[in-house]
Amino acid sequence: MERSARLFVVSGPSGVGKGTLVAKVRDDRPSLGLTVSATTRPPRPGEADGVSYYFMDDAEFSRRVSQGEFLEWANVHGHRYGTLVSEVKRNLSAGRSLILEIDVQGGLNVRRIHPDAVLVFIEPPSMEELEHRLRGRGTEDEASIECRLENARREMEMGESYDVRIVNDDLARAAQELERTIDLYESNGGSTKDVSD
Ligand SMILES: Nc1nc2c(ncn2[C@@H]2O[C@H](COP(=O)(O)OP(=O)(O)O)[C@@H](O)[C@H]2O)c(=O)[nH]1
Ligand SMILES: Nc1ncnc2c1ncn2[C@@H]1O[C@H](COP(=O)(O)OP(=O)(O)O)[C@@H](O)[C@H]1O
Repeated sequence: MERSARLFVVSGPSGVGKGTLVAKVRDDRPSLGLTVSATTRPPRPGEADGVSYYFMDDAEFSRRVSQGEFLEWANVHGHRYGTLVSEVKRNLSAGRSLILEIDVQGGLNVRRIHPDAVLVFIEPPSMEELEHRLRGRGTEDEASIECRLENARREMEMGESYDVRIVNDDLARAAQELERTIDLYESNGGSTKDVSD
């Protein structure tokens, strides 16, 4: 069957399991591209520069904003995060579909630039389970956890305008649903135009 490369956006509240889900889907489909975003958030233990994110200070981030290096960027949980045009180009020019794991503001901005992008929102089974996962991950201090939970409700509301919603209850099931979504949109036509257009 004819397939076309598509741009997928994956968003959802902090701790819902976006990173875990996307990593699982990429294990099954190594050809799927994933961009590395830039951020002013400090690295967590074990996060390497250029792998999880390109970590940079505010001045460097501002310099890149003014040089037009970002496809989109947003303030999330008190730090700036942005998708580099170069990262998107690198993947789409290789003719492969790409996942942007970005927040809801970024997702809606990408939709304005690429109307054929597919926006996928990951929902928690419940707010209690979301808090449980966020605390269980053990990467955030209390203030950062509170901030993320406070933002979660607004993100869930904004996620209502996404094309597809997937509940991350059982990881294997949710990953299967995400893979089916990718298959469906890749095979029903409508190529994602190159960002250089
Ligand atoms: N708009 C935008 N959001 C991003 C980008 N990269 C990451 N994010 C989002 O920033 C938020 C915080 O990410 P992170 O600090 O890794 O924390 P986590 O969500 O708790 O794992 C998440 O919603 C990410 O999806 C980006 O390039 N642009
Ligand atoms: N379906 C699931 N069931 C139970 N725990 C999960 C599930 N998906 C992810 N987790 C766990 O929840 C925590 C947050 O996941 P993570 O991928 O870091 O979230 P996000 O990237 O959305 O912030 C991690 O400890 C992860 O192992």
